[in-house]
Amino acid sequence: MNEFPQVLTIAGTDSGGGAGVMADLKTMQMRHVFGTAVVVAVTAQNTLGVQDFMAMPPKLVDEQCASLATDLKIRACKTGMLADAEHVHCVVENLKRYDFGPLTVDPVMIAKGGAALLAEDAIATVRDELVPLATVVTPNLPEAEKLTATTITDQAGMVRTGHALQRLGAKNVMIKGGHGDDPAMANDFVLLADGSAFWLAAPRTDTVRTHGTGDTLSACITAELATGHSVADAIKTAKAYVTGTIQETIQVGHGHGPLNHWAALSEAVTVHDA
Ligand SMILES: Nc1ncnc2c1ncn2[C@@H]1O[C@H](COP(=O)(O)OP(=O)(O)O)[C@@H](O)[C@H]1O
Ligand SMILES: Cc1ncc(COP(=O)(O)OP(=O)(O)O)c(N)n1
Repeated sequence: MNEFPQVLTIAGTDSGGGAGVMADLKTMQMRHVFGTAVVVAVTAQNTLGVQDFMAMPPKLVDEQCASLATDLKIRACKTGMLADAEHVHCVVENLKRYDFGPLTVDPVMIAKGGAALLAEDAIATVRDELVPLATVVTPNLPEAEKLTATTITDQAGMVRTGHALQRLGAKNVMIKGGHGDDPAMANDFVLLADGSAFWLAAPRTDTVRTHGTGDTLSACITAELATGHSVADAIKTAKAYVTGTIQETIQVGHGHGPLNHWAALSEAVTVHDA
């Protein structure tokens, strides 16, 4: 019997089921890989926001990683909410200790409702210790600005910042344009390890139900890498998947609702040379 591809998310939970570990596992299931999770923090969260959170003792993060490494064969891994510098460092040590395959770093900082999911003084630890380990780093616009101490005002700024993130050590970079001000399009910039670059363009859906977009995208990249796809193809599939989950709306909760993880890949995404 062939070994079934096993993948890992190292992140925080979302009691509301829309983001974090919950979104990651739903995405992995839909992309036909076996999802596992190392929980770094537990949030009390719903579609209205993050009410509270607590980080796990670092020793328990170590133990979760050891449990997986001594039994499963993890083929690809992602990181999400890591809470503070101590936990970022702890995760980095585990990523160096064990072979969890290609790493997608979603440098989660602030939830859409405004709650800080990463302490401000941990941004430097993410930049200096975690980003250099990344096969792919997937910041949104504010995260890319914080990691590179720049301001992005247009597409040229996204390109410049992509190169700056590569200089920090990330092999491949995807800067997500969901927070951009184009009312018609949600365009992401991709810079690959070989220096080639492209844009992924999708129509912007006019909806408040975008909770967990970044998690879903990075979990899908992780799943695709685990099943042997190239970084470029993994990123394209992930964009098509997240676009579909936004377009095929479901009604859950009273605020920023979750995505529809049952959605099909959207055919509305186009690829353009950068
Ligand atoms: N309203 C929307 N319509 C279509 N695509 C969107 C929309 N909002 C975000 N996206 C896409 O979802 C993905 C996640 O982006 P973004 O929301 O910027 O990340 P994050 O959730 O980390 O803040 C990107 O591919 C982005 O272009
Ligand atoms: C536990 C947890 N992790 C990550 C996030 C942020 O998720 P994201 O995909 O960036 O979506 P929004 O928070 O922006 O809706 C989270 N909220 N909780």
